[in-house]
Formats: sequence, C-alpha cells, structure tokens
Amino acid sequence: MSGVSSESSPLSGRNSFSSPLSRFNDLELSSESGCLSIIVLGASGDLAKKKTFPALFHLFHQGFLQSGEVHIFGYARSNLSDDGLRERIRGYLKGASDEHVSQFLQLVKYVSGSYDSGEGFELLNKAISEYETSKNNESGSYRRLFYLALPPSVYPSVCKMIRSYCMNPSSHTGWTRVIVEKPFGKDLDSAEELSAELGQLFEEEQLYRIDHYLGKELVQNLLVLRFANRLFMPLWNRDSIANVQIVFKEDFGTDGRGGYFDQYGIIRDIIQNHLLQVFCLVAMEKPVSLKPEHIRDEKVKVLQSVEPIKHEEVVIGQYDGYKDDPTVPDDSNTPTYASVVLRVHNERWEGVPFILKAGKALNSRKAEIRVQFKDAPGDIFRCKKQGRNEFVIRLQPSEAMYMKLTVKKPGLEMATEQSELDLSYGLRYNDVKIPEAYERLILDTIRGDQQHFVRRDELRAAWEIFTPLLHDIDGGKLKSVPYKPGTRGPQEADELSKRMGYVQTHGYIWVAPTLSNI
Ligand SMILES: NC(=O)C1=CN([C@@H]2O[C@H](COP(=O)(O)OP(=O)(O)OC[C@H]3O[C@@H](n4cnc5c(N)ncnc54)[C@H](OP(=O)(O)O)[C@@H]3O)[C@@H](O)[C@H]2O)C=CC1
Ligand SMILES: O=C1O[C@H](COP(=O)(O)O)[C@@H](O)[C@H](O)[C@H]1O
Repeated sequence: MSGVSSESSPLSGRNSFSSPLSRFNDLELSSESGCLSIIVLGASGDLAKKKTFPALFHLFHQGFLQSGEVHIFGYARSNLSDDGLRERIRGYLKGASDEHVSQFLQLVKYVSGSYDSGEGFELLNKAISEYETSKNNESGSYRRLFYLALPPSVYPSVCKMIRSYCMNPSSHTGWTRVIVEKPFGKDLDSAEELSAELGQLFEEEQLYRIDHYLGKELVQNLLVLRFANRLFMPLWNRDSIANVQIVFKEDFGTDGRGGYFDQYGIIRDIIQNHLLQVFCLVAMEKPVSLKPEHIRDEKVKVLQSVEPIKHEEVVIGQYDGYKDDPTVPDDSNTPTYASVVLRVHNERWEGVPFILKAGKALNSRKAEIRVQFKDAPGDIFRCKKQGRNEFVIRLQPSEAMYMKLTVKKPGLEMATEQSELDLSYGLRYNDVKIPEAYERLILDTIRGDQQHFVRRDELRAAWEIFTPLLHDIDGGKLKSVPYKPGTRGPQEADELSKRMGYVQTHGYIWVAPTLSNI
C-alpha cells in the first residue's frame, strides 16, 4: 500500500502513514521461490484475453512474477499455436514497452486438448513437468496454479482431469491451487452439487472461488473504513442509518452475451455474488482478527441473518430491445434489471432496508454504496427538504468517498445548502496506480491468502437467500417490467426505494473533482 508522496501530491504537506495489512492478518504469507506454473484453462476465451492474461502481465511488469521462476500455459480446445495465442492476447497487454510485452509473451505456451479426456491433460502435465525439470529447482518449491476461465458446465470434468493428471507430484514441495470463476451454480441445489463434486477432488484450502468485486480497491477499503475509524462506529447501525443502497449500473446491454445472460439474468450475474459480497462487508460485525477465516465467519453470520425476500420488495425489469438478440428467446422473462430489498434480522440492522440494485442498458456506468442517515432531530434550520446526510462510496469509475452534508451557504445570510466532504482518489492519490481487481486476486492466490475469496458455506448462505426468489422468477410468478435503454430503469424501482424510506436529494449532483476544478 503506497502513501502519497508530498512532492508529487497536489495536496502536499499531508502526512500519510501506510502499513501493509498482510502484517496484521496473522497469515504466514509465503515468500516461496522456485517454479511457478500458471495454467489458464479456456485460454482462447473472452475472460482470458480481457482479464486473466492482462492481470498476469501487470503482475509480471511490476516484478511480482519473475521470468526466471514463472511459466504460463494456455489450455483450450481451439487449434492454436504458441504464437497464435500470443497474437490473440498481445493487443490487450497495455501500459508497458513492446519489449516488455514480448518478454512476457515468451513465457506463454499453448497446449490444445479437450476438457474431458486424459490425452490433453497428459500433454499439459508433460509440458509443465518439462518446464519444472528444466529449472533444476533443487531448493525451491513447485507451484501449480490452475485458472478456470471456462463455462461452469465443464468445471467438474476439468477438475477431475487436473486431479488425475496434473497435480504437483507428492515428491515435490509446493502446492496445487485452483481458481474457479462465477457463476458457481444456478441455485442452491446446483451450487451444492458443484461444491460437493469439487470438494471430493480438492481441499477447501486449494479452491479459490473468485468474485472480482472483492478485489476492487474501495471494496477492500470497507473493513478499514468501518473498523479503524471511531467516527463511524457509533453511527453504523439502525439508530442513525435510515437505509443503504448498493448499486451497479452499466450503460450497455448484453452485447452479444445474450445467450449466456438469458440463462442467468441480472440477479445471478451481479446481485447474488458481487453486490451481496459488498453487502456483507457493509453489514457484518467486526471480525475477531483479519485472518481470512475470521472475516469469512462474520460474512456467513450476516448472510444467515437475512430474512426471506418478499415479492413486494422486489422490482425486476427488462430493457426494450433485449430480445432482439437472436440467441434470446422471444418470450424471455429474464431480468436485465433488479432492485431487491434485503432485511437483516439482528440487533444492529433491524428495520434498515438494504436495497441492492443492478441493471444493464441504463443511463450511466457506476457502482456505489449509498448509506443514508436519518433526519437530524429537532431541525431548527428547517432544511430537511434539502437532503439527508449520505455517505457515498463510489467503487467505480472515479473511486471516491464523499459525505453529503448540510452547511451554511457562504455569505451574509443564514441559509443552508448541500455540500460534501470529499475524498476523491484521483486527487488524493493521483500518483498511485490503482491495481485491477484480477491482478490482486491472482497475487493473493499465489500467496495463499483466501481472505478475498468465497468460502463454501458463504456460497451456500448466499444461494439460500436468493434461490426462492429466483425460482419464482423462473416460474413466471414475477414479471419483468419493460424499461427504455439509456434510462434509470423501471420507474417502479424508484417507487420501491421511496417506499423503503429513501429520500432523494433534489438539485444536488456530486461532480468528481479534478485538478482543474479545485
Ligand atoms: N467474460 C467476462 O467478462 C466474465 C466472465 N466470467 C466467467 O468466466 C468464465 C469464462 O468466461 P468467458 O471467457 O467469457 O467464456 P467463453 O464463452 O469465452 O469461454 C471460454 C473458453 O471455454 C471454451 N468453451 C466455451 N463454451 C464451451 C462449452 N460449452 N464447453 C466446453 N468449452 C467451452 C472455449 O474454448 P475452446 O473452444 O477453445 O476450448 C472458450 O474460448 C465463465 O464462467 C464466466 O461466467 C466472469 C466475469 C466476467
Ligand atoms: O461479472 C460480471 O461483471 C461485469 C462487470 O464488472 P465490472 O468490474 O466492469 O463492474 C459485468 O459486465 C458482467 O455482466 C458480469 O458477468
């Protein structure tokens, strides 16, 4: 974690104390050396080229992956050569010289094979073993990291193949770890079935269920914010907070992914995983320590305190034009928008609605947490109509935290107006490059830190919350209301937020500050 250098920061003169959290989380974070083989399964796919390989490249570029130690293997069914794969991903490797890109690409090899027969995996194991042997790695360990950038339908067979053909030999020190992408199942039963299948093949410590929202800078900040600041502790409960919104918006539609999306819908794609993980970090109790198991214990507890979702506290929508995608059935009821109210039955949150909203083809792209406080009692300024205090954590874009406040309008009159205390990262940390979520999470996996990965019981608790609602939507008991692309989504969702006690501040818009407007 970098602080702000007083030379280059526009806000020079501030002191910044930074301390690596890994020192506090009691983890024996390994500083292992030796061979590291990273195997990207589904290397020909969209996620691999857009996220996985670029994240590996950035780690390489920053010196976290040493060319003397690491080798990267792409595996898929497509008939590609090493150079074919390299050319496919080259255009996505940004932010470094061509020479550096070429050095990285030289570490990448391709093996072609199917996902359910031994032949391909034997070849893959041979390629990994040859590399390991070539390293003549007498004192170091042998590490094998498998990244499943694949449709979940093939996870069980791929995991069986890895288990049968590609494990780190028992004669070697080191480890074998597997990163699995979402979606982990489609409902409680299918997720449990998948968990049981993978659980027979790998120990929980070997499985890293990735949710890339847990790798975002401001999501990782939530624990620090909540538990290292005295300011928030007495306020973070039902006495002061009226409602919490956790919002995801995209200003584009399913863009050629309609076939995939239609089987899942926005609740499975975004809410049950990304937004629910954010919800956990906002709502959970303080963990005993920063040990991954302590944090995940608290997440499970708060998930288990969520009450059954009521139909009248849900709005689902579908944007006009979604069904024009030829891969989407004409009678699809799949929601591309949803607003779902969660209620937590515990001492801290009884009566506080958590509104989780996500939508595609909306009027903007952003993700944020909006904590709205109750009105100030006994308002002598009569300024309620101007708006309530809100603490907003902007996850993306333009990472920021700002607190909306009522202040005296500067001037001779005693008038009030809405303003904000603003911590915009672009300004405060303008010399820090915020890492990509996938970069951090892959590095965590190499280091053996499972804090930001989803544990099996957490996954179960998450599906328990959403499965009844999802089955009702799939069974047609709730209908998606149409909305126009480029809008805020269905009007019914705004009405739901209002019913939940959310008070909109009229005439106030937060503008992300830039160096030119301070
Ligand atoms: N794309 C994204 O932005 C995100 C994706 N994810 C998740 O990551 C995983 C991979 O996503 P993505 O890369 O988009 O997926 P793709 O559809 O691009 O699939 C990846 C590769 O898997 C192989 N494949 C595709 N369909 C099948 C099939 N039915 N059976 C066997 N193999 C198949 C193909 O390789 P080949 O034919 O060469 O073997 C393909 O190149 C998924 O679980 C997805 O949900 C998560 C977050 C974001
Ligand atoms: O997992 C997914 O996330 C992306 C949005 O990720 P972000 O980091 O850009 O916010 C979303 O577009 C996709 O549908 C979903 O599968």
